[in-house]
Amino acid sequence: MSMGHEVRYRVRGGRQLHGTVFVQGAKNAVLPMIGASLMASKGRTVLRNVPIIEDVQRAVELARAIGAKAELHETERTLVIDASTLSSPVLPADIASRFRGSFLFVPALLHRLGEAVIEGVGGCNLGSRNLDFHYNGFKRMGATVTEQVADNGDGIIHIKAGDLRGGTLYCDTPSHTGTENLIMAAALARGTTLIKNAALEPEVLDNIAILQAMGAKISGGGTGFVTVEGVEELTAVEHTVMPDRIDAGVFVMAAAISGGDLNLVGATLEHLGVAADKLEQMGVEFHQQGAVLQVRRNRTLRPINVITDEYPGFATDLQSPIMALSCLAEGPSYIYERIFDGRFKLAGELAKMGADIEVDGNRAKVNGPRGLRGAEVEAHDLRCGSALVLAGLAAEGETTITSGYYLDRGHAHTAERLSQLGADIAREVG
Ligand SMILES: CC(=O)N[C@H]1[C@@H](OP(=O)(O)OP(=O)(O)OC[C@H]2O[C@@H](n3ccc(=O)[nH]c3=O)[C@H](O)[C@@H]2O)O[C@H](CO)[C@@H](O)[C@@H]1O
Ligand SMILES: C=C(OP(=O)(O)O)C(=O)O
Repeated sequence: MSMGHEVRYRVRGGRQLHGTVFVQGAKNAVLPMIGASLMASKGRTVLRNVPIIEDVQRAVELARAIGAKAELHETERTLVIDASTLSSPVLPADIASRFRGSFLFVPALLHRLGEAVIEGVGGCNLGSRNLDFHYNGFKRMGATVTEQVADNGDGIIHIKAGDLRGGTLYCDTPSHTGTENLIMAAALARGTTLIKNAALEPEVLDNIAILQAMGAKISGGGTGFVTVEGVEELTAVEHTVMPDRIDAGVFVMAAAISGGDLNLVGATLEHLGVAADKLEQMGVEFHQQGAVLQVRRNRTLRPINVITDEYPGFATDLQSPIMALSCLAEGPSYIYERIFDGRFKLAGELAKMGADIEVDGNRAKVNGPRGLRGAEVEAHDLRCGSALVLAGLAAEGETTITSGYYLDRGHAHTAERLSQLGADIAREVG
């Protein structure tokens, strides 16, 4: 664990990548599943294909902080959770503020302990990242939400559940964790809940699947209208986490930016949504060979226009990586970030490497092709880190990426997996 120490990645570019890479379990699926497992009042949940990433380490610490027993078996990539002894409704700032997934523990606290005290919520700094859809939904179900100011000036949110009952809830925009939280809150509430404008992401469907296996009565997943019939209790189950489509997308772009060819085990082309089509337009070739997805670049890269959108649109988490890839394209690429209002910090870091990117609000123009050169750059958030690693793979010379903890939040064993493919990359802590 690298908390409190500086994590750096050093990448020497110019090598084509070849070989087989194993796509990790999905960060954005396992985190809500840990939240769901805390709703089981007896028995132990077993989660398989768990990504060994920092966010999972924090989630284990947070589960223990509220009284659950959690064992992460790293070599087995298996997490065992016994939530029968929950004892504290407090999500402490020193853990909860380090990852976004902490907020997915709220429904379990409301149902199991009648309240939740949120000392902080973390996650990438991508602009406003509001939580009003979550709070409004909890209030519509009968909860009360109050905010106090702690001695250090931080806001502490106190949610008292009362007797949660079903109702008609909605997300103004199809929020990923908003949908997951409202479904989990509805699963044990009295009566029927309808959630309108629910997110369609595969991770949301995977979380619905584990909840259904636990005994929840949920229908409409993937339709935008989710109906939940509240039940008395949920039981602990075993579930295998789906592959991480963002991890897969980053390795697809590693093949594209390095000019190599890779075999991805665990990638699902469908889960890449529009991003697969955009990458094909740039000159990436996909060959689904049974359960293995072969990826290579078959020509110089064409420029591209990208608009990020909820699934199956172009995933915002792949926007930073494709910005790095676009630096090599033969002409100007245009990126319109519609999901987050602050996801372009990468542009300044790529400029240090020789990129020419014009940013105007939520729109960026990437002038390519530009030869990238190694530099010292900073990962401002998780996918900024992924993108800088990609840029380093193509750059001339050595790139040093500081604040590497951000990358480790969401990608497992990055240096090991890339080194096995021929990259010259090292992770340093100190
Ligand atoms: C742990 C996890 O699953 N994180 C993912 C989740 O984040 P997260 O669930 O936070 O993303 P959302 O889909 O909720 O947020 C997208 C946009 O909706 C806005 N919004 C969201 C909730 C709300 O109550 N009010 C509101 O205004 C946010 O400010 C943001 O601009 O989905 C994002 C979009 O796919 C991904 O980048 C994150 O990796
Ligand atoms: C924004 C991201 O994660 P989180 O919501 O966990 O901060 C991400 O995965 O790019």
